[in-house]
Amino acid sequence: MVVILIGYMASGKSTLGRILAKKLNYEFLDLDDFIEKKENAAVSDIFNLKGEIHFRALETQYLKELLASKNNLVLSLGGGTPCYSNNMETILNADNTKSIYLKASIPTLITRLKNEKSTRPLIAHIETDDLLAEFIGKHLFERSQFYSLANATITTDNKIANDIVEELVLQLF
Ligand SMILES: Nc1ncnc2c1ncn2[C@@H]1O[C@H](COP(=O)(O)OP(=O)(O)O)[C@@H](O)[C@H]1O
Ligand SMILES: O=C(O)C1=C[C@@H](OP(=O)(O)O)[C@@H](O)[C@H](O)C1
Ligand SMILES: [Mg+2]
Repeated sequence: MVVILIGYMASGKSTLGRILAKKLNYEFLDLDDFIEKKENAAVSDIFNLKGEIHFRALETQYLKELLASKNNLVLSLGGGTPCYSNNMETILNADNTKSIYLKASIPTLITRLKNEKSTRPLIAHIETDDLLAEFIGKHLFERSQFYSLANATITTDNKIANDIVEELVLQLF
């Protein structure tokens, strides 16, 4: 099986995916890290030097490669991956794949992203907390239509990582 974790920036995809993979004894890959290795460049640099459209093309290309070649894998996507190039359709139609939406509330996302703006090029330039909150609210609303297509949804607010991973395992088997 390939387990795919989707959700907004800072919903916990990368952190929880790693723990889940250990628990299942599956391989773990983070799509952003995979792109960085393959392209020998940081995601921020790809955005800033080659543009978001180029990054989205890479995301789609590597997502398809991984879905076609891997098994017993936990794959954490980037927050935007399901929202471009029919990627959600690709994920839903892939054999032996289970997609899970890690749903976090806007206040939780704001709190986390205030401290982690610099590594995320879409929000790195937003100067005030009020503008960041406004951006996250609107952006999450636009993206929710894609995230909510996942095979299952787990709410993550006020839960510690290990408890969320326990819930993930219950959803899978
Ligand atoms: N359940 C949780 N409780 C508290 N903090 C969390 C939880 N899950 C993730 N985090 C923290 O939130 C931040 C974003 O997590 P990350 O895994 O990078 O999210 P994503 O890959 O979805 O962008 C990190 O600092 C991480 O430690
Ligand atoms: O939401 C997005 O469009 C993005 C999310 C990031 O991943 P995380 O969701 O792991 O932060 C990364 O792929 C890139 O900065 C774009
Ligand atoms: Mg991540």
